Amino acid sequence: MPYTNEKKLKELLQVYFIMGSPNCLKDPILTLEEAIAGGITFFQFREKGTGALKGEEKTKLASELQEICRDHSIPFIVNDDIELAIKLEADGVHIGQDDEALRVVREKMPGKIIGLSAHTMEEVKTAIREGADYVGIGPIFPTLTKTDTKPVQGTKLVEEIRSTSLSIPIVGIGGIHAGNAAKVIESGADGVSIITAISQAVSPKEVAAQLKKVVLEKSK
Ligand SMILES: Cc1ncc(COP(=O)(O)OP(=O)(O)O)c(N)n1
Ligand SMILES: Cc1nc(C(=O)O)sc1CCOP(=O)(O)O
Ligand SMILES: [Mg+2]
Repeated sequence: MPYTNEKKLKELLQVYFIMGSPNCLKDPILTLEEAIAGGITFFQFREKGTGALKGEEKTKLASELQEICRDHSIPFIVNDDIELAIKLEADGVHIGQDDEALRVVREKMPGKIIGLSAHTMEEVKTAIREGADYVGIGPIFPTLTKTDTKPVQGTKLVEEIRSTSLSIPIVGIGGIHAGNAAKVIESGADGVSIITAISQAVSPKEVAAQLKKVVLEKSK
Protein backbone atom coordinates (compact mmCIF):
# COMPACT_ATOMS: atom_id res chain seq x y z
CA MET A 1 0.00 0.00 0.00
CA PRO A 2 2.20 2.87 -1.23
CA TYR A 3 0.27 5.96 -0.12
CA THR A 4 -1.25 5.20 3.25
CA ASN A 5 1.06 7.48 5.24
CA GLU A 6 -0.82 10.72 5.95
CA LYS A 7 2.29 12.93 5.85
CA LYS A 8 3.39 11.48 2.51
CA LEU A 9 -0.12 11.87 1.08
CA LYS A 10 -0.19 15.54 2.11
CA GLU A 11 3.00 16.09 0.11
CA LEU A 12 1.66 14.20 -2.88
CA LEU A 13 -1.49 16.31 -2.91
CA GLN A 14 0.32 19.65 -3.22
CA VAL A 15 -0.39 20.30 -6.91
CA TYR A 16 -3.34 18.10 -7.85
CA PHE A 17 -4.16 18.32 -11.55
CA ILE A 18 -7.61 17.14 -12.66
CA MET A 19 -8.43 16.70 -16.32
CA GLY A 20 -10.43 14.96 -19.00
CA SER A 21 -10.45 15.44 -22.75
CA PRO A 22 -13.28 18.09 -22.72
CA ASN A 23 -11.14 20.36 -20.52
CA CYS A 24 -8.07 20.48 -22.72
CA LEU A 25 -6.88 23.24 -25.03
CA LYS A 26 -4.32 20.84 -26.52
CA ASP A 27 -4.13 17.09 -26.84
CA PRO A 28 -4.78 15.49 -23.39
CA ILE A 29 -1.60 13.39 -23.54
CA LEU A 30 0.51 16.45 -24.29
CA THR A 31 -1.32 18.47 -21.64
CA LEU A 32 -0.57 15.88 -18.95
CA GLU A 33 3.05 15.48 -20.06
CA GLU A 34 3.58 19.24 -19.90
CA ALA A 35 1.83 19.52 -16.54
CA ILE A 36 4.09 16.78 -15.16
CA ALA A 37 7.15 18.55 -16.55
CA GLY A 38 5.98 21.66 -14.67
CA GLY A 39 5.78 19.77 -11.39
CA ILE A 40 2.26 18.49 -10.69
CA THR A 41 2.23 15.92 -7.90
CA PHE A 42 -1.13 14.11 -8.25
CA PHE A 43 -3.51 13.43 -11.14
CA GLN A 44 -7.25 12.73 -11.43
CA PHE A 45 -8.80 11.49 -14.67
CA ARG A 46 -12.21 13.23 -14.82
CA GLU A 47 -13.79 12.47 -18.19
CA LYS A 48 -16.97 14.48 -17.78
CA GLY A 49 -19.08 17.11 -19.56
CA THR A 50 -19.96 17.91 -23.15
CA GLY A 51 -18.07 15.69 -25.59
CA ALA A 52 -16.73 13.35 -22.90
CA LEU A 53 -15.46 10.02 -24.20
CA LYS A 54 -17.36 6.88 -23.34
CA GLY A 55 -16.77 3.12 -23.36
CA GLU A 56 -13.60 1.84 -25.00
CA GLU A 57 -12.42 5.31 -26.04
CA LYS A 58 -12.63 6.49 -22.43
CA THR A 59 -10.79 3.40 -21.18
CA LYS A 60 -8.07 3.82 -23.82
CA LEU A 61 -7.41 7.46 -22.91
CA ALA A 62 -7.44 6.62 -19.19
CA SER A 63 -4.96 3.84 -19.76
CA GLU A 64 -2.61 6.08 -21.78
CA LEU A 65 -2.72 8.81 -19.14
CA GLN A 66 -2.16 6.23 -16.41
CA GLU A 67 0.97 4.98 -18.13
CA ILE A 68 2.40 8.51 -18.26
CA CYS A 69 1.63 8.95 -14.54
CA ARG A 70 3.25 5.61 -13.75
CA ASP A 71 6.42 6.58 -15.65
CA HIS A 72 6.71 9.68 -13.45
CA SER A 73 5.53 8.17 -10.15
CA ILE A 74 2.45 10.41 -10.07
CA PRO A 75 -0.59 8.77 -8.42
CA PHE A 76 -3.38 8.15 -10.94
CA ILE A 77 -6.87 8.69 -9.52
CA VAL A 78 -10.17 8.07 -11.34
CA ASN A 79 -13.14 10.37 -10.79
CA ASP A 80 -16.54 8.71 -10.10
CA ASP A 81 -16.02 5.58 -12.25
CA ILE A 82 -15.20 2.87 -9.70
CA GLU A 83 -15.41 0.05 -12.23
CA LEU A 84 -12.84 1.75 -14.48
CA ALA A 85 -10.56 2.34 -11.50
CA ILE A 86 -10.73 -1.34 -10.56
CA LYS A 87 -10.21 -2.48 -14.15
CA LEU A 88 -7.10 -0.31 -14.56
CA GLU A 89 -5.82 -0.96 -11.03
CA ALA A 90 -5.69 2.81 -10.52
CA ASP A 91 -4.07 4.21 -7.38
CA GLY A 92 -7.46 5.40 -6.19
CA VAL A 93 -10.74 7.19 -6.82
CA HIS A 94 -12.36 10.51 -6.04
CA ILE A 95 -16.05 10.44 -5.14
CA GLY A 96 -18.58 13.11 -4.23
CA GLN A 97 -21.48 13.13 -1.78
CA ASP A 98 -23.84 11.96 -4.54
CA ASP A 99 -21.58 9.19 -5.87
CA GLU A 100 -21.26 5.59 -4.69
CA ALA A 101 -21.02 5.43 -0.87
CA LEU A 102 -17.53 5.56 0.63
CA ARG A 103 -18.07 2.38 2.65
CA VAL A 104 -19.02 0.44 -0.47
CA VAL A 105 -16.11 1.88 -2.47
CA ARG A 106 -13.66 1.00 0.34
CA GLU A 107 -14.84 -2.62 0.23
CA LYS A 108 -14.33 -2.71 -3.53
CA MET A 109 -10.94 -1.00 -3.41
CA PRO A 110 -9.07 -2.02 -0.26
CA GLY A 111 -5.70 -0.33 0.13
CA LYS A 112 -6.38 2.32 -2.51
CA ILE A 113 -6.59 6.09 -2.08
CA ILE A 114 -10.16 7.35 -1.67
CA GLY A 115 -10.82 11.08 -1.80
CA LEU A 116 -14.22 12.51 -0.91
CA SER A 117 -15.74 15.94 -1.60
CA ALA A 118 -17.02 17.65 1.54
CA HIS A 119 -18.83 20.95 2.02
CA THR A 120 -19.59 21.09 5.73
CA MET A 121 -17.85 20.15 8.98
CA GLU A 122 -20.38 17.34 9.40
CA GLU A 123 -19.43 15.86 6.01
CA VAL A 124 -15.75 16.11 6.90
CA LYS A 125 -16.27 14.26 10.20
CA THR A 126 -18.29 11.55 8.45
CA ALA A 127 -15.59 11.26 5.77
CA ILE A 128 -12.97 10.68 8.46
CA ARG A 129 -15.16 8.19 10.32
CA GLU A 130 -15.74 6.21 7.14
CA GLY A 131 -12.06 6.16 6.21
CA ALA A 132 -11.56 8.77 3.46
CA ASP A 133 -7.86 9.38 2.79
CA TYR A 134 -8.36 13.06 1.94
CA VAL A 135 -11.16 15.60 1.45
CA GLY A 136 -11.72 17.99 -1.45
CA ILE A 137 -13.25 21.26 -0.22
CA GLY A 138 -14.94 23.60 -2.68
CA PRO A 139 -15.77 25.57 -4.53
CA ILE A 140 -13.25 27.90 -2.92
CA PHE A 141 -13.59 30.45 -5.75
CA PRO A 142 -16.15 30.78 -8.60
CA THR A 143 -15.68 28.18 -11.34
CA LEU A 144 -17.15 27.70 -14.79
CA THR A 145 -16.01 24.08 -15.03
CA LYS A 146 -18.69 22.50 -12.86
CA THR A 147 -22.20 23.90 -12.99
CA ASP A 148 -23.74 21.87 -10.16
CA THR A 149 -21.42 22.93 -7.34
CA LYS A 150 -22.46 24.10 -3.89
CA PRO A 151 -22.26 27.89 -3.34
CA VAL A 152 -18.79 29.41 -3.38
CA GLN A 153 -17.48 29.13 0.19
CA GLY A 154 -14.02 30.70 0.16
CA THR A 155 -11.53 29.24 2.61
CA LYS A 156 -13.85 29.29 5.64
CA LEU A 157 -14.33 25.51 5.97
CA VAL A 158 -10.63 24.78 5.45
CA GLU A 159 -9.81 27.21 8.27
CA GLU A 160 -12.50 25.68 10.46
CA ILE A 161 -11.13 22.15 9.96
CA ARG A 162 -7.60 23.30 10.73
CA SER A 163 -8.78 25.04 13.90
CA THR A 164 -9.61 21.58 15.26
CA SER A 165 -7.31 18.61 15.85
CA LEU A 166 -8.51 16.91 12.65
CA SER A 167 -5.46 16.09 10.58
CA ILE A 168 -7.03 14.65 7.43
CA PRO A 169 -5.29 15.82 4.24
CA ILE A 170 -7.22 18.67 2.56
CA VAL A 171 -7.22 19.99 -1.00
CA GLY A 172 -9.08 23.10 -2.08
CA ILE A 173 -10.88 23.09 -5.44
CA GLY A 174 -12.75 25.54 -7.65
CA GLY A 175 -11.39 28.54 -9.54
CA ILE A 176 -7.85 28.15 -8.24
CA HIS A 177 -4.93 29.57 -10.22
CA ALA A 178 -1.38 30.75 -9.57
CA GLY A 179 -2.66 34.16 -8.45
CA ASN A 180 -4.93 32.92 -5.65
CA ALA A 181 -3.40 29.55 -4.67
CA ALA A 182 -1.41 31.12 -1.82
CA LYS A 183 -4.63 31.99 0.01
CA VAL A 184 -5.77 28.36 -0.14
CA ILE A 185 -2.52 27.01 1.33
CA GLU A 186 -2.35 29.81 3.92
CA SER A 187 -5.82 28.81 5.11
CA GLY A 188 -4.49 25.34 5.95
CA ALA A 189 -5.03 23.21 2.83
CA ASP A 190 -2.28 20.76 1.96
CA GLY A 191 -2.77 21.18 -1.76
CA VAL A 192 -4.65 22.84 -4.59
CA SER A 193 -6.79 20.97 -7.14
CA ILE A 194 -6.88 22.57 -10.53
CA ILE A 195 -8.59 21.97 -13.86
CA THR A 196 -8.83 25.09 -16.06
CA ALA A 197 -5.75 27.04 -15.01
CA ILE A 198 -3.54 24.19 -16.26
CA SER A 199 -5.64 22.43 -18.92
CA GLN A 200 -6.51 25.66 -20.77
CA ALA A 201 -3.07 27.21 -20.47
CA VAL A 202 -0.98 27.89 -23.55
CA SER A 203 1.84 26.42 -21.46
CA PRO A 204 0.54 23.89 -18.91
CA LYS A 205 4.18 23.40 -17.90
CA GLU A 206 4.67 27.05 -16.97
CA VAL A 207 1.41 27.30 -15.05
CA ALA A 208 2.07 24.05 -13.18
CA ALA A 209 5.53 25.33 -12.27
CA GLN A 210 4.07 28.63 -11.00
CA LEU A 211 1.53 26.75 -8.88
CA LYS A 212 4.22 24.46 -7.49
CA LYS A 213 6.37 27.45 -6.54
CA VAL A 214 3.50 29.12 -4.68
CA VAL A 215 2.49 25.94 -2.85
CA LEU A 216 6.05 25.06 -1.82
CA GLU A 217 6.68 28.62 -0.65
CA LYS A 218 3.48 28.74 1.44
CA SER A 219 3.86 25.20 2.83
CA LYS A 220 7.16 26.01 4.58
C1 LIG B 1 -10.13 16.83 -5.47
C2 LIG B 1 -11.55 16.92 -5.86
N1 LIG B 1 -12.42 17.56 -5.05
C3 LIG B 1 -13.72 17.65 -5.39
C4 LIG B 1 -14.18 17.07 -6.56
C5 LIG B 1 -15.64 17.12 -6.94
O1 LIG B 1 -16.23 15.83 -6.85
P1 LIG B 1 -17.81 15.67 -7.06
O2 LIG B 1 -18.48 16.54 -6.07
O3 LIG B 1 -18.14 14.24 -7.05
O4 LIG B 1 -18.05 16.27 -8.50
P2 LIG B 1 -17.51 15.71 -9.91
O5 LIG B 1 -16.06 16.05 -10.00
O6 LIG B 1 -17.71 14.23 -9.92
O7 LIG B 1 -18.32 16.42 -10.93
C6 LIG B 1 -13.25 16.41 -7.37
N2 LIG B 1 -13.61 15.82 -8.52
N3 LIG B 1 -11.95 16.33 -7.00
C1 LIG C 1 -14.68 19.42 -10.23
C2 LIG C 1 -14.99 20.51 -9.28
N1 LIG C 1 -15.52 20.26 -8.05
C3 LIG C 1 -15.76 21.36 -7.37
C4 LIG C 1 -16.33 21.38 -6.00
O1 LIG C 1 -16.59 22.46 -5.48
O2 LIG C 1 -16.53 20.30 -5.46
S1 LIG C 1 -15.34 22.78 -8.21
C5 LIG C 1 -14.83 21.85 -9.52
C6 LIG C 1 -14.28 22.46 -10.77
C7 LIG C 1 -12.84 22.86 -10.63
O3 LIG C 1 -12.38 23.30 -11.86
P1 LIG C 1 -11.59 24.65 -12.10
O4 LIG C 1 -10.23 24.45 -11.54
O5 LIG C 1 -11.58 24.77 -13.59
O6 LIG C 1 -12.34 25.76 -11.44
MG1 LIG D 1 -18.28 12.84 -8.48
